[in-house]
Amino acid sequence: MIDTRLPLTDIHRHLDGNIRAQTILDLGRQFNLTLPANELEALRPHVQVMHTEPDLVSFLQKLDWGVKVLGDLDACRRIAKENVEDAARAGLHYTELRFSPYYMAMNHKLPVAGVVEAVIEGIREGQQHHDIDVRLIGILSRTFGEDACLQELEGLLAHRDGITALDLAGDELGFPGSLFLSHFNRARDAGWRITVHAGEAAGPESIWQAIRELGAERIGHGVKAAQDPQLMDFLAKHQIGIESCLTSNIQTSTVGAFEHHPLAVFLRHGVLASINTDDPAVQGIEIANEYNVAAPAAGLTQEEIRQAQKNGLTMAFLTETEKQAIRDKVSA
Ligand SMILES: O=c1[nH]cnc2c1ncn2[C@@H]1O[C@H](CO)[C@@H](O)[C@H]1O
Ligand SMILES: [Zn+2]
Repeated sequence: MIDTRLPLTDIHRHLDGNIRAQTILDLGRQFNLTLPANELEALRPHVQVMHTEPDLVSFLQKLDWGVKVLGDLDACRRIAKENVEDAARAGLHYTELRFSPYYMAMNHKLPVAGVVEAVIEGIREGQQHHDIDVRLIGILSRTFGEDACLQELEGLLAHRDGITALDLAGDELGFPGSLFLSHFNRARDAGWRITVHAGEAAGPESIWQAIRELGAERIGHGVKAAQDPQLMDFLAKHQIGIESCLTSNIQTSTVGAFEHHPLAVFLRHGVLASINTDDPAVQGIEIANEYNVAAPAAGLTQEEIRQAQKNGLTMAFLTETEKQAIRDKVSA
């Protein structure tokens, strides 16, 4: 259960994996696109995971219709604004929304830097109507290769002050982190924080690589860390946070069943791990489900769930003063 006296955070939430099905219909109509269905319930199986997918790449295909309808920069602004509304309605006090501007831009050949600017504006508009703290994480979509990621990085750097951190997402098995060393060197030079999707489709070596070579301070998913005792000790000792996404890991077949998920093992080992959604609209879940259904199913006790909730803000890419201001606001 969620402890209502503590800040509720979601620090692993893809903005472009959380486009409302109704908005996909609206934008499809607006831009005269042929969608696989013209009615909400018929569209749903094309844009939402209905059953467990066989692997990560199959899961990721469910995000594709959401970005195919982004016909102009106003559409990007709209979905960013709606993401703030959705996060506030989900009861979040703080969220880090991540997005891949190249992935959002590619179908309609939008300017990548323009997409970044539109997302920043949409977030700002959303925050005018909702009392929620939001930071943005830029994603390099590894699936499209090093050159596309370079364009993506340039687009993000054009608006570097509106971006807090850099992430690497997409096909982890097909595109290892070692391809992106120079990208992440530049990100660190820009003063950004670093988180990397690692140990989801690939093994613990991918997590070591993200930490040692890309400079990751946090790891997205990190499921495979549980296979490597030295890595578990390292994560705990250096307080490298694991952004766990329980339902996502089931839906991608990364973990066979909730009871086998390593989140409880992480917490019992002193690893800083938190509970997050990943791609809420695509998954058909929200943060409450992860706390109330998924976490107990993964064997966490109520005290462990509370610890994971606290860890969310501890792991946030904020200063200590900013974190304390959020704690004070919630407990007031
Ligand atoms: O669970 C995940 N693992 C790896 N990559 C992901 C996941 N969810 C979304 N993306 C990737 O993030 C970008 C959009 O934000 C896309 O590259 C999408 O494939
Ligand atoms: Zn993710």
